[in-house]
Amino acid sequence: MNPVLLIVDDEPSIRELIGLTVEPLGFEVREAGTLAEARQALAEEAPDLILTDLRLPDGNGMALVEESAALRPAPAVAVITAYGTPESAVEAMRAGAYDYLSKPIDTNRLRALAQHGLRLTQAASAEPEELDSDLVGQSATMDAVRSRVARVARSEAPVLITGESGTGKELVARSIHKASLRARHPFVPVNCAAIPEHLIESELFGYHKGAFTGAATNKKGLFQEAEGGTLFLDEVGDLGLSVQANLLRALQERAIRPLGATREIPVDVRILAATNKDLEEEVEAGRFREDLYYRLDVLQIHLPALREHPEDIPEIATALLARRFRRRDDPPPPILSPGALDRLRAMPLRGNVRELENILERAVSLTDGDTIPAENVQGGRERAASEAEAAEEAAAATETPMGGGFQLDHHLAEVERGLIRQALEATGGNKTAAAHRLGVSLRSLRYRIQKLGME
Ligand SMILES: Nc1ncnc2c1ncn2[C@@H]1O[C@H](COP(=O)(O)OP(=O)(O)OP(=O)(O)O)[C@@H](O)[C@H]1O
Repeated sequence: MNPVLLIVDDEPSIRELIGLTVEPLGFEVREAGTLAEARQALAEEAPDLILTDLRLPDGNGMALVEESAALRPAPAVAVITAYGTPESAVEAMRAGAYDYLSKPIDTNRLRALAQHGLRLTQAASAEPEELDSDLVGQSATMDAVRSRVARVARSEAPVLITGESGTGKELVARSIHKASLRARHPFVPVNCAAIPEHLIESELFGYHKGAFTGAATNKKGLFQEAEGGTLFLDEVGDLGLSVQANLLRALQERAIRPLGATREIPVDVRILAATNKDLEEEVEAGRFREDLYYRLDVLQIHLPALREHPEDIPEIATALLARRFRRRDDPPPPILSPGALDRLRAMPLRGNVRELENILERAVSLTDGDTIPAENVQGGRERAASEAEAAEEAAAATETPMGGGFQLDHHLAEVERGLIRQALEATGGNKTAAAHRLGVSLRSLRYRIQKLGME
């Protein structure tokens, strides 16, 4: 059976253009010129896809967006907006439309949008799948985050992910991508705060040969790298005002212009953005464009701080340990003793899951057996104290009478040998773990072992 597309528009010429474009794709087309006719059509037959104008003679097409969400199976709905009315597109996507098409209609976009919509409807009517995500935690809060991820994955609209540093914003962005129809295409994360301001334009949009001194060839930007997939703008609040203007244009036009290029290049990329700043405040202070904020903040996901769902700490900690020891030749991950868990729960963990990860990392490097004891779980203060103690011990160990025949290099080599031997013994000869304990890279440890003739 062919998929059915219902076109709702009062202009016969638009209905005709849409029909002519989608029929060759295999759609059967039904037409409605008013809201009343659309409701009638919906009562007679459930379409797979609805494409509706917002301004209809007897009302607003938004009503159809809302009503069709209640249908089972729910058809995917996209809206047609008049030129230059971004607000209506944003409103419709907030109400549940998966995408929008602006007039004048670009038939290539229309084809892609229709096919995407059909796949969404088909995916929704298939057996509901478990969300494939690394987001762990059985609390009601984390449950809500996961169902929100599954919901927004069905849309093409930008999502603004907010939450304190280390709460899992990037993980959420990856999960949205994985659960979306874009999953087979690239997920490209960009940390906007880490790229110097003068480079960010060329990083995002690319450049053409000769655009500036040193531009010897054409270079694709991250937008193009993400073609068909998702671009994740982390720390979006740190973007400078000039690149914000170009980003806004890219979002509106779905096209980018590489530096030095004369023409725009269409891009099919979904934008996800994250921030730990209050963007509303940034807008008020004049550091963030209000129109861009409005465009990025179509759908939202807020991540709670870890202290707001402490009941998830044991499960998240266990998952983090399992992740660290997941390679085939890894030993099984150590278990947290009850005392270690109590200690974790009692910590403020202001750096959220990332801080938990760091604490566990250190606990693992301090632990020899298969259970992590409480004393190896060290927050900032304990860590500083034990590091100071270690430094003192090291200093004491090097207190050597000097004079008669003393050679500094020889002595240091002995100390180094001793420390490496200790680390290797403590880790059962595992060089990776030993390197970690010593705070050097594996390469550097191998080099030192060789240099000191320890093999
Ligand atoms: N609910 C969770 N379950 C399992 N792992 C998690 C969870 N939340 C976060 N993590 C892990 O914690 C670490 C930090 O998460 P992530 O990088 O996504 O945070 P972020 O909010 O983007 O941080 P930042 O603001 O510093 O960029 C990652 O290793 C991530 O996989």
